[in-house]
Amino acid sequence: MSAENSSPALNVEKSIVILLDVAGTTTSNTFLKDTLYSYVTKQAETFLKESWEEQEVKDAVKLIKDDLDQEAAIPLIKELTEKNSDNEGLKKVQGLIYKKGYKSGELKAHVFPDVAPALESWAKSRKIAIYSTGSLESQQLLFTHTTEGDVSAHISKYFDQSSGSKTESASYETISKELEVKPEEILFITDSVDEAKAAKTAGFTSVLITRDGNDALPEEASKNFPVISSFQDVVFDKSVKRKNEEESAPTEEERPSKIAKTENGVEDEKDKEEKKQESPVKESSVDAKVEDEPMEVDDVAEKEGIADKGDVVSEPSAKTEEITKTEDTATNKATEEKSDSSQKLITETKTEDEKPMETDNNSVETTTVETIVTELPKEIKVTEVTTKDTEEKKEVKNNEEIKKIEAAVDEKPCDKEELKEATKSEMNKTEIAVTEAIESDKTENSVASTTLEIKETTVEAEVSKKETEELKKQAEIKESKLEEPTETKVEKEESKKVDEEEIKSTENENLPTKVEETKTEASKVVDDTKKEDQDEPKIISTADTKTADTEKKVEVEVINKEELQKTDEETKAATEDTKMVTEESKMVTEETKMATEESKMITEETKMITEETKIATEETKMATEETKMATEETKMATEETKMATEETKVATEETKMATEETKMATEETKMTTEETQMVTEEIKMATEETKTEDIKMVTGETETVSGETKVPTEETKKVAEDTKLAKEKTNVAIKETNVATEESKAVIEETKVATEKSNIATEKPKVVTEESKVAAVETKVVTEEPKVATEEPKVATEETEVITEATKEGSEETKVATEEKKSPTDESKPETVESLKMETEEQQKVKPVEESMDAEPSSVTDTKPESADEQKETVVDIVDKKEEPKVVENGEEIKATEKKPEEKDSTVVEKENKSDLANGIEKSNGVGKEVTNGNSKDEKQNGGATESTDSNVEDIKVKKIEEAATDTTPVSVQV
Ligand SMILES: CSCCC(=O)C(=O)COP(=O)(O)O
Repeated sequence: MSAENSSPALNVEKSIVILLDVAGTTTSNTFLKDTLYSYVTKQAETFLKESWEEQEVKDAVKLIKDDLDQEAAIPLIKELTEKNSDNEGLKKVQGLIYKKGYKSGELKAHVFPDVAPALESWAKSRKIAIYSTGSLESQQLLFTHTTEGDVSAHISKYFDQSSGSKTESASYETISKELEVKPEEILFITDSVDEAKAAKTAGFTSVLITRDGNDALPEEASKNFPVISSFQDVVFDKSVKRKNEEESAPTEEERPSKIAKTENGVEDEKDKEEKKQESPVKESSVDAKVEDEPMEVDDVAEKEGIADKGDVVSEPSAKTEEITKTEDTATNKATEEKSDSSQKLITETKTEDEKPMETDNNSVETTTVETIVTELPKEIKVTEVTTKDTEEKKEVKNNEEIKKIEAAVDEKPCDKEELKEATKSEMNKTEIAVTEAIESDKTENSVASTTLEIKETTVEAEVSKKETEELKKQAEIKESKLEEPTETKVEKEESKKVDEEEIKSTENENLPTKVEETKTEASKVVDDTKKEDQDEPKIISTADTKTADTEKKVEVEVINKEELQKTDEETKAATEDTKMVTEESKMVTEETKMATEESKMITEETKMITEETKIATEETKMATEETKMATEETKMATEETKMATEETKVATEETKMATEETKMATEETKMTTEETQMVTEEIKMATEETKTEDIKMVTGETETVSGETKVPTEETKKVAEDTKLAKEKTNVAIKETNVATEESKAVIEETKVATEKSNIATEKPKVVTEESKVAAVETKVVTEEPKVATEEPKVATEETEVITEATKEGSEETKVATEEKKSPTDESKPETVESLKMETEEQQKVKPVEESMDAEPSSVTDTKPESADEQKETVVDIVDKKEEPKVVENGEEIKATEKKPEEKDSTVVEKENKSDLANGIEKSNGVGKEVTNGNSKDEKQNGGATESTDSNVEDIKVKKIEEAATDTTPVSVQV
């Protein structure tokens, strides 16, 4: 061993297990990257498309990522492979893809040149195990298909990431426990410093290796770990090998050759090598130290796996898989569910698995049996001790037989060693045949275990048969020695040999496959022996006629016969044993079947539960999402409700303002109307009070009364002027009224718009409320499952409902308020119209001027100036000042706006008077228009259109006043 400079010394002697990393240790990284991974990227698509429905593929893909569909899986697998990901699922998929490549010969795994020889050498005294991120299947495939041949025979166990991460010390502790070997007795060789550290932390002896193509190791690495560059650097001192092994057990090279010679006479090295590879366990040595610290190695399971060159073996999950396969080859796709019963089954099967290996060794020599018995779990020990007893019994029996024969046939003593060898060889041959049959039948561990039990008994039967044959042979040899010439003897021997070989080969073909056949064979042996026994006396009777030598022969024959009888009995007993064992085996098989069925059911149930859990999880996720969405919707609805409430508020404010404006406009209109009325009234009064003469004067008419010509005075003219002005003022007032009416209209429009807005604003919350309600219902339904999540949306929903209700109420109130506000606005116009109508009606009540003249209203009476001049003055004052209409009350001027309610009455009276006057004027005017009727007609024609009617009424009124003021036509006065 050569460690690099300044590296710690490498002491490997205490190591009984060598644990090896793969990439960068046994195999080049370049091979992995350029060949394996590249193969995966090329084959991924085809492979996944072809094998997507296979359970192991599904399981592996699922392990990469849950719910991965084919389209997504293909690029992901490629990508992860290119990234050299250690994803466990990926490694499993890769393993499945490699399988195809290795099987077809497309792939051949690289191992560094020193690997195969080192493995072979180490395996003689140590156990070798592999620990890689690659899946168990990948590992097995790799070591089975290397450029150096199949080196998997030297490897006892494989570990993958199911034992944990390679950079975590806990994983190494797990491996140590799995191997049942102390950590300090495990040597770990790797190229990774992190892995070396983790293993060292767990107590392993870690060794770093440098390889071509690897990254250089960090400098401090060599200070902490021994560094090697080849497996040749690790050499074990042979002296640590177990004494027993050195003393009695044949070496690796010796044993198979001996078997070969015994069995076939000639067996080439190739066959020998094949056998070695097929049954590596049989050949692996067990170190003395292993006795102290039992090491559990799943040898048979591995052997089966190796035989199948693709089945994953070793980890509990893989074992479960194996068991499932065993019991149901039709549905032999494994499950990795780790149920309790599966675990139990694993233990049972494992126990059974371990037996054959040890039994094989036991059959080779008793000392080995003892050693192994100490290593085995209790349950196995019972079986093993029984086996050992049987073996010892057989040995003793053999020796006795041999001694007896030796004594009887002193000319040619039986070769004890040869007999032993023959027995051994027979058993080995049977075992190989059984193993082959197991492999060919694709029977798995548990069946193998039961079959191996059968095998044991078969071997016993075989031994018995062999003994019988041997004895027979001895007797024949002796007989022929005595009777026949050498030539005949040789011929007979040869012919017998040929026969035996034929039988053997037939037996070897048939033995392992059927228990019943084994039984038959055993019975056949007994029958044959009996037959021969019956034949024997014939020979003896022939001998009777011969010489004294013949008598001696007869004695020998008798002895032989007795011996043969004994053997016969033993054979019978063995056959009985065989039967019993067969029955037991059947029962065990049945039990195993049942257990497997249970395991299957549990697995199915577990799967279903897992599926259900998944679905439930998905549902919960969806429900949570829906709840979230509903909550969001509720939030939004609440926001919208808030906004709508705000809008409603604004609309309400606007409505209020509009209403206020309308009110004001109405007030203005009223006032203007009243002013107009007052002015009109005043004019009327003034006109009334003006004498006909005065009117004439006012109109500037000259008249000759009683021969006296009267010319209108300046004063009269002025009155006329003033009247004109009053008329204009009235016009202005009317225009103002019109403007006010227009404004009122506009306000009404605004109010309408505001009302519309308000309506819309009221509708919006309603819609939102509906939405909220729907959302709330959805939320309720959706949130049934996640109860906790339901509480919030419920509260939110209820709040929303409350808010919505409040909003509704608010909206209703707003509506009502809007309606309320609307009505005065609408009424403002009718009010004006009504008043005007009233006026019109009043106007229609045509009263004779005389009557109206006679009737002097009290108010008018009160305000009536005492003289015509005073009256005129009053009118002039009003017109001149062009101010707010004034009412003169008891000589005091009061602003129209300041008028008291009682004053209104007087105004009304004045109005009536004015109407009377106007009517009187019109009536008296023969050429005057039918104003009243016309007005009435207009109203009808307009369909009651208030605005036009209003203005018409006003116009008519103004015209009347104008006419009254300006018309100097005597006609009017004459009336
Ligand atoms: C062992 S077969 C495939 C190898 C593989 O995929 C891998 O990643 C090996 O890495 P490690 O260093 O963990 O053996």
